Amino acid sequence: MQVTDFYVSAPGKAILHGEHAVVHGKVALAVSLNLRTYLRLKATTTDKVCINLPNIDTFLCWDLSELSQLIPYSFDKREEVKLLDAELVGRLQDFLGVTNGNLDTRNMATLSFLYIYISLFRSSELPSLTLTVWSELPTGAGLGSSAAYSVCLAAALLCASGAIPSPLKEWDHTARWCQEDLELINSWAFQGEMIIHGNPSGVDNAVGTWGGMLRFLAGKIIPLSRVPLLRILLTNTKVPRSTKVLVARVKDKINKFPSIMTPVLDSVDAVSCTCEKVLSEMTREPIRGEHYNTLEELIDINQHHLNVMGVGHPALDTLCRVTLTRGLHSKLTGAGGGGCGITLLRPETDASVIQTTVQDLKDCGFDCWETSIGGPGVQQHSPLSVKEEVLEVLNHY
Ligand SMILES: Nc1ncnc2c1ncn2[C@@H]1O[C@H](COP(=O)(O)OP(=O)(O)O)[C@@H](O)[C@H]1O
Ligand SMILES: C[C@@](O)(CCOP(=O)(O)O)CC(=O)O
Ligand SMILES: [Mg+2]
Repeated sequence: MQVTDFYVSAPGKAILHGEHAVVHGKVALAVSLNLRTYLRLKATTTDKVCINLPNIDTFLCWDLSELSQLIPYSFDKREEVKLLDAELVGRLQDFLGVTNGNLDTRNMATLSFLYIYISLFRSSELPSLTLTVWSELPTGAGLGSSAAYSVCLAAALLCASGAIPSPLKEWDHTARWCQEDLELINSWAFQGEMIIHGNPSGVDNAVGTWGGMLRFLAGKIIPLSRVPLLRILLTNTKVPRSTKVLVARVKDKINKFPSIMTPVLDSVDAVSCTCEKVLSEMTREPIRGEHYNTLEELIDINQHHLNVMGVGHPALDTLCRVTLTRGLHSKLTGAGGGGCGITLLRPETDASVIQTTVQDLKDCGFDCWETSIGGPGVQQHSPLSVKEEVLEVLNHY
């Protein structure tokens, strides 16, 4: 055990274009949000491992002796962390009483923690520790809370195991890891996402790890360093949904209608590529109304495609309709089926129009706020750099 008490955080994300299609090898454009998940890891001497997850009302403790029984016999030091260890997943599911792989919110979060914890420490002794996670992100709403959670778990547990160093120096408030360490964090976060999503593309954990805006294609991550400042309204319809279920639904549809769905996925790919081109133009030449007109048309096209994929929802239709009456264009973001949508704000959009739109959406029972994008990726914090209200929650347990 290298680190005794420390804090990490990772951002949520909004997908501009390419959700679902990205799972099937198409391009996605995603951006980090300034809403983060925070984790505190504390080394203890209780011979127990405890997790406190107040966002999902989950507080659990296990004896180390219980957990060490779960370490698979066939231990191999796995350099390749792209696949889940099926034996360990099976043992953990039995241990948690999960039947038919049916994972609810709590079980998903617990299973991904235990999986990463046991995998990282199984060659040495399992350490006693208490881990507390608190997020500013709505859980299960399309803003990548699962990835931010998995990235925090991976960073904290890799650090605690000594696989990566603690980057924070005495005089720092926040610090980030080097590229090689970030890649390791990202690959373990992907394992957490595999448990929560079933078949994730990896775009969400990449944004949680690196932050900023990026283009993602089949595991290849290209940071987009020159992007125009976009103003975005985020709306949470508050309709609950599960990414795992929606990703599986799209896969079934593709299997059932391959010749119909393949062109849809190709078209979404083209939407992402066209959007990337427009964004890049906007950094090289004076921004014109036409740029925004194109961005808006792309949003509308993609929203229709997502409806064709079967991941729309009447509440998301309401969002699109209400914002369009004010001349603003919206699409779902993330897995859809409810959850959140994004609305593009034009630079000339009057503050009063934004205000009335927000009020209209609130009147529909939605949460709605203007967000700033491009927050930093995973980082370690000194307690001083954690917001007081977050620190209070993390230190409460
Ligand atoms: N702060 C958190 N504490 C505990 N578990 C979390 C937290 N945030 C996310 N999770 C896990 O991630 C799941 C939500 O993931 P998902 O359905 O992919 O939605 P999204 O990633 O869009 O928020 C939750 O059910 C829970 O298991
Ligand atoms: C639908 C998908 O493209 C994004 C899911 O994002 P979220 O979990 O709804 O935040 C799935 C994925 O890329 O793994
Ligand atoms: Mg998710």
